Amino acid sequence: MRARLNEISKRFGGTVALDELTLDLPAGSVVAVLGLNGAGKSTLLKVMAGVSALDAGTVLYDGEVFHRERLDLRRRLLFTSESPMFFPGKSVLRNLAVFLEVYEKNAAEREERIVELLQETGMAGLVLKEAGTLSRGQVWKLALACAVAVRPELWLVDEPFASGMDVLGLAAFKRVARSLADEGGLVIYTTQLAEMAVGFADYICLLNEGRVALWESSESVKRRLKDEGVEVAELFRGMREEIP
Ligand SMILES: Nc1ncnc2c1ncn2[C@@H]1O[C@H](COP(=O)(O)OP(=O)(O)OP(=O)(O)O)[C@@H](O)[C@H]1O
Repeated sequence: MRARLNEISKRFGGTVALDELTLDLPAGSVVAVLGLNGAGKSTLLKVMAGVSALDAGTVLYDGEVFHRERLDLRRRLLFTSESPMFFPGKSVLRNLAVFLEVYEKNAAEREERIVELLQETGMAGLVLKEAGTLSRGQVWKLALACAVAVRPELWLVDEPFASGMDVLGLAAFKRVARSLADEGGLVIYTTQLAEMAVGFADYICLLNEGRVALWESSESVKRRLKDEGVEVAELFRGMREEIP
């Protein structure tokens, strides 16, 4: 799925979180969104998920205007927030079943991939455990399993690398994100870890005060780092005005 953000704005009282932001996000890619605290990263994901309403501008998915009432478009995307949504009173397995139901996906078709993800992340033994008793990292692994169950065309993920997931979970996140992108999906995740972003993304999007300060392929960023011997932190400190 491709996305276009057309002069989108979002205010909270006197605070401008997104400021007439315009961006084209190509299908089949993983995009890392970086920016200082308060730059607008989480707000961007929330408005793209329909969790938060826009004040102005439009979000288009595959050319269609998105709004909260477009349930058909909402079923094509999955938002994994910093504290992923789950049903605490239900088992891990039942949580997965609810996601499959809500997204109207066929359980039989997804079974193998879900089991593979649960095994890969060390969650296979926890399927009957009440989700409310899981650790923070385990909740995130459940969220990864939900992503595998849903296989969204647009996956919005808030701070996966600050999730508390162990090496198994982080490797699984990367594998799932890459496989969704390989199938033409779009994965957008936020992070503060610039080195990680350059190592795992097709594009780097740097936000500054609710606007795009930099949009560049991570290959190109990598080249600049190699050729110019620039430190990653230094590169991101010099926020260039470069809006696609
Ligand atoms: N519900 C809210 N009410 C008031 N202000 C808000 C709300 N949500 C976000 N903001 C403000 O909007 C701006 C952008 O916030 P946002 O959470 O999108 O930033 P961020 O880039 O994700 O930050 P961080 O790196 O700290 O997570 C900030 O100035 C924040 O204080």
